[in-house]
Amino acid sequence: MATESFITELDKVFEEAKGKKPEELLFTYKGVLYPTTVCDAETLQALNTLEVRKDDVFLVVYPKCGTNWARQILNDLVSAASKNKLEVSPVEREQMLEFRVPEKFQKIKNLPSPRIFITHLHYDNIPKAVFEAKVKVLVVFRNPKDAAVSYYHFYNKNPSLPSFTSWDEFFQKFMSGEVCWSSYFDHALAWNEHMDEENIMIITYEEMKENLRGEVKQIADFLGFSLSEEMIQTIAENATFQSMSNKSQETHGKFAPVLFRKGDVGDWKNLFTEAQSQEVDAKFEECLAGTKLGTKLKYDKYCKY
Ligand SMILES: Nc1ncnc2c1ncn2[C@@H]1O[C@H](COP(=O)(O)OS(=O)(=O)O)[C@@H](OP(=O)(O)O)[C@H]1O
Repeated sequence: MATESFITELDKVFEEAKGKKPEELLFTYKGVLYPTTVCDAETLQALNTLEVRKDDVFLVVYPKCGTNWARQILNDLVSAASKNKLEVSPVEREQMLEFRVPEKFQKIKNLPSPRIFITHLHYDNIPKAVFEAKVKVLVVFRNPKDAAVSYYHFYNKNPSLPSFTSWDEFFQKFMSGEVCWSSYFDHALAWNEHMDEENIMIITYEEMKENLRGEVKQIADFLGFSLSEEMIQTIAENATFQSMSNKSQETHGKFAPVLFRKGDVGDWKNLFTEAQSQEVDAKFEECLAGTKLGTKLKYDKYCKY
């Protein structure tokens, strides 16, 4: 039932987008682009009034870096850790933080604990109360080249976003940060400053690809969940790209082929020119090389030929 209503919401977004002209699909709030089909200025402004609970869990991911992947893992972990105590399904305890939802703040107040908030917002735009209350924040990053390619395909497949006529055109927008939720590099720089805080855990898409079971276990430990090895294994098996994309029609309806594309590391090599690759290398060198997050991204392994 809960999944059905989630799919109904996604379908509505598709329908609403079809009736809009390209220039009506985006708006800017405090210098950042957002899609009009799911966000509005009123909701973004009202986020500052969010009443945070100590046991809330936040999942923060720059677009296309593994939001839906980590979302499923989190939901499964919460579900497993709360088994027998759960009266509602995981989907009924989660909320996309910045999305416009009817009666949003009333709905949020009524969500049972532990609530899961998912967001693409920049660190600075996440309500301060989240950090003051020291709730658990899981952050997922992905190498910038694959994130850019995934974002390009998403723009072109998703009716809620304007299409680009070429990869080259999108690449320039990605590099200048003129994409929804703004610059990848600004997001990474901001999180790099907070990597050592005990309530924050940063993982990468590539680490999840390398050792999914190990990452699921680390997330469980971070959340303070003590689960059997078998349970961790089952959650990891259900979170492979194969397994999630096989079920995606059920879980995401029409949005499935838009969200579950390739799920690979290194797809950037199919689109990047040598010059574009060097441009990202230079940007990475300028802002992230030698930083803790920069090192965690294993740039040389995943972003060099
Ligand atoms: N289980 C699993 N394993 C590996 N990869 C996965 C998985 N689930 C989703 N994906 C890939 O993640 C990309 C979508 O990222 P997001 O979920 O962050 O997209 S969104 O910002 O919420 O629209 C998108 O990447 P690309 O395939 O490169 O486009 C998805 O295919």
